[in-house]
Amino acid sequence: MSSKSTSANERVKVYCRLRPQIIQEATPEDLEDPTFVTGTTTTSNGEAAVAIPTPEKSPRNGRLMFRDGTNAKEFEFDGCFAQDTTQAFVYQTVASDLVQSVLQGYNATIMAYGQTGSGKTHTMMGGDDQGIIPRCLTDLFESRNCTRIHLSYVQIYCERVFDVLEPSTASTALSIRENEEDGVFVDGVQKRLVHNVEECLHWIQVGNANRTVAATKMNAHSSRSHAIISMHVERIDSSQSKNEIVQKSQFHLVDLAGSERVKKSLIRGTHVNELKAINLSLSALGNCISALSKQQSHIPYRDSKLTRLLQYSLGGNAKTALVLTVTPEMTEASESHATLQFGQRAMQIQVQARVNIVPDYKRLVEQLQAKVDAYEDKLNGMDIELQSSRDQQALLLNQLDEAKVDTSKFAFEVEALKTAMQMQTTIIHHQKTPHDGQENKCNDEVNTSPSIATNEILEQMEAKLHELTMQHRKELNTLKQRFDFQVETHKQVANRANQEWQNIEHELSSERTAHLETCRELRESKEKYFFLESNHIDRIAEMCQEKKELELQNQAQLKLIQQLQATTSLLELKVKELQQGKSELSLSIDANFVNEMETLYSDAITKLQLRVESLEANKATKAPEPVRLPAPMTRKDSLVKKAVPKIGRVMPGGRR
Ligand SMILES: Nc1ncnc2c1ncn2[C@@H]1O[C@H](COP(=O)(O)OP(=O)(O)OP(=O)(O)O)[C@@H](O)[C@H]1O
Repeated sequence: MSSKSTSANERVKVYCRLRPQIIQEATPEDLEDPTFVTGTTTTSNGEAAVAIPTPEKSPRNGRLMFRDGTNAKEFEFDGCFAQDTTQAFVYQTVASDLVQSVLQGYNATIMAYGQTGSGKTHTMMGGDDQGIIPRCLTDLFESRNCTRIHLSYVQIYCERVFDVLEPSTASTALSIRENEEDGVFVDGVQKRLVHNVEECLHWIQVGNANRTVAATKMNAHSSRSHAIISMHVERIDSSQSKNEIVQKSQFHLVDLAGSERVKKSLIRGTHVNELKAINLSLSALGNCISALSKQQSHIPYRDSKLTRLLQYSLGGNAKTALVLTVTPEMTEASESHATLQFGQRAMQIQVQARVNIVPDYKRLVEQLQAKVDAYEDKLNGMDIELQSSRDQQALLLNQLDEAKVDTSKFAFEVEALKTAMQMQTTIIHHQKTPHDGQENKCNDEVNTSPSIATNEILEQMEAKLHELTMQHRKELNTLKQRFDFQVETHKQVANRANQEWQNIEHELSSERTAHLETCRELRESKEKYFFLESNHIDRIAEMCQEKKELELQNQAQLKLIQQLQATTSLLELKVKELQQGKSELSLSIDANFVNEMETLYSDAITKLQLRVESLEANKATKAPEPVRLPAPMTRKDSLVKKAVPKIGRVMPGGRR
């Protein structure tokens, strides 16, 4: 894509919006106060860190007053919006011109920057009362003419870029790349073709649902990531049957995550890392803005994903508007001050927005060819004209030569007549001179009359000759004048034709150079395209090969897994069988053991019982002794039970 044509050198436009005091920040006294409404300019104690003077107090637009208890400072921006400014007014001031620029082929970016909870999302998205983004979309679709629009939506979360429109890749970080045609872009991001505002809002909602937000002390729905909604606008030349793209522009709508101090936000755990990443990228943004405002040679765009992605919006080929959002709260004065200083630096950044024209080489070549053909036709026509005037000139020269010949002929005739006349005069003179007296006498009478007659004739002839000579000279003069005039005219025509020929040749040579240049560019683009295509094909082939190999590996792995699963189930069966065998074995061991023990000790028990009985019999025969109750059977059991474990413990392989 070329962007040779019209460029607009301007700077980043900076606006500041003051958020109204909101219920969350209100003191208990405020809440008890029936007159308290959102939108009050001051806090309950009457002090505001940021205040925008009313037009009566400050007729100059774009000024605001900052104070933090000890210091007071005035800031000036391209526009300042007080708490009661409507969303419609903010849109009209900040964005409506940019939408038109985008439709004319310029790139544009609108960013909201400010402390967390200061109203960035409210300004960019809004709620029931729509913010900048939905209003931009409405205007874009209302005024578009022969355009094709795609929408993409990414978030930068913890220094990683995610496509929030593609749930399957929502957890996969994307890379940022750069090329001549698209500038800096997110590689592999999904671009949805959109035909109306509703479709756009649908995709934005889908993206919002996948976006990372959290409740912090400062904001119940705080954005934990930077959100970048991009509209890719392509203007189509419908006059072409193929509907060629003739202009391409990008419109980035950026809702930055808000800066916040960890201590102040009262957040813990993973949210601390989120916050660190946010603060890191915002400070990288601040560094870039600072370097740009000082026109340093190195701008640290690569220090964060955010600055890398916004590289062209910051001092590049884009018209950029920055909306600073601040709160009136005195407790947030230092954050508001930092925001205002950030904006002040951003105001010094120059941008070079250009209309991004996609050259239609084919059409260009056709146009040039048509021009060359027309010139060639014209040249041919002039060639013919020149040739005919040359022919005419040659004809005239011929005529002139003929006339010269005639003149010399006449001159010769005149000369001949003169000679004849001289001869005649000489003869007459001789006749007049007397040779002898007689002869003279005789001839006197005879010769006097012829001499008079000859003289008369001669005089008449001389007069006639003179008249003829004069007339001829006159005719010759006229003829010569006419010829001279014609020759002069033809010379002029020839000169003019030569001049025109040279002009056309000059024009043609510059056209030819441009034509050749275009052809060279076309050839280069084609070569580049073929090179990319062949690379692409190679890469696809490689990937197919890799895929095949992976599939084979996968199949082998699957086989292995299946084999392992079969082995596992066999082993499990075996284990079950073994366990069953084991429990059966242990039951039979137990039963055997008890039986053995019973047989082992049954003699001893019988003996003991006999002994007890004999002792009891003795006792009955002897003196009466205190009655002894027979030992309960349980005792025997308990003895057995006591004995068993003891024996069990000493028996090799016994049960524990
Ligand atoms: N100009 C305003 N008028 C009315 N309410 C506002 C205005 N600005 C912000 N708010 C309200 O303030 C609260 C915080 O605003 P918002 O979520 O836009 O802040 P934020 O800067 O985007 O915060 P974070 O960076 O944490 O995402 C919201 O409830 C929002 O409706």
